[in-house]
Amino acid sequence: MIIDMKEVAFIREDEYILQGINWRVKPGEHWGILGLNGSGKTTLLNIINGYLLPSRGEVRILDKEFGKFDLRQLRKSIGWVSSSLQERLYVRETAKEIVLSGKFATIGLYDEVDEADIQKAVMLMEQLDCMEIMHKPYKILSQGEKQKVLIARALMASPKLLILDEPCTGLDMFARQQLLSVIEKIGLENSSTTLIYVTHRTEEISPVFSKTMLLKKGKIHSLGNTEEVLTSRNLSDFYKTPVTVSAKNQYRWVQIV
Ligand SMILES: Nc1ncnc2c1ncn2[C@@H]1O[C@H](COP(=O)(O)OP(=O)(O)OP(=O)(O)O)[C@@H](O)[C@H]1O
Repeated sequence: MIIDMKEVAFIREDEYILQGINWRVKPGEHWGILGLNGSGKTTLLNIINGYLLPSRGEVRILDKEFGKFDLRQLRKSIGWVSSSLQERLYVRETAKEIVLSGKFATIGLYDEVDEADIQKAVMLMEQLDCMEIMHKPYKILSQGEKQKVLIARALMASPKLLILDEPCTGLDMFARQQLLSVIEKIGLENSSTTLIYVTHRTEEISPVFSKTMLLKKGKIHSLGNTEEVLTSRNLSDFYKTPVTVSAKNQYRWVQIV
């Protein structure tokens, strides 16, 4: 099992930030998590990475029970890409150096790399459509290019779980479409990496995400097969507003009725 949560709750200042989370992610599944601002998405991700401990419940990540193993070791098997990571790093390095540094899951390229690492980095950059920017300094890249480089960097460590936390924030519609299609490709081609895609927009949950969880006010509203979860009826209930869902190019767009 990749993720196994039972009755997980997270409480701060006498308030439930997460409550009654029962969630299992099996190998080979890719999940979308959809929730509005403040629904608890970031808290849930912090629990998966072991940055926060749940107040109640059981958490097993990659078949390891919380509190009984070395978290640093676990984090090497989990990639986490978020737009807030983008600006924290990398003043001088090129895109290629940043991808390579993912091997060590360190900020900066301090350790030795060998020919096989370089080949892997180039292969990933090809997969992510980054060949033209490989030798450019990271800091001059556009937001969409930076996101792709950070995804390639995360994949360098061959993670069992890759969390994509609102990766399309700040992208124009073309960059967004391009990023969504490379993410789709990664999901289809890297069968040993489970993807979790966190967003507040249904149209970003591309077909490769066969499972979806709707998170609302810290509770799971519904979860299951994406085509059964992202329906007009279920989303109208989720938003407490009548909406219709229309599918276009296999993406789902929501409109308020
Ligand atoms: N340590 C904390 N103490 C008190 N309240 C907290 C704490 N961490 C989170 N919260 C609250 O819990 C709620 C959920 O926060 P969280 O950041 O998990 O939501 P989110 O779904 O990621 O939101 P967004 O999409 O806006 O990033 C928010 O109302 C937030 O203010």
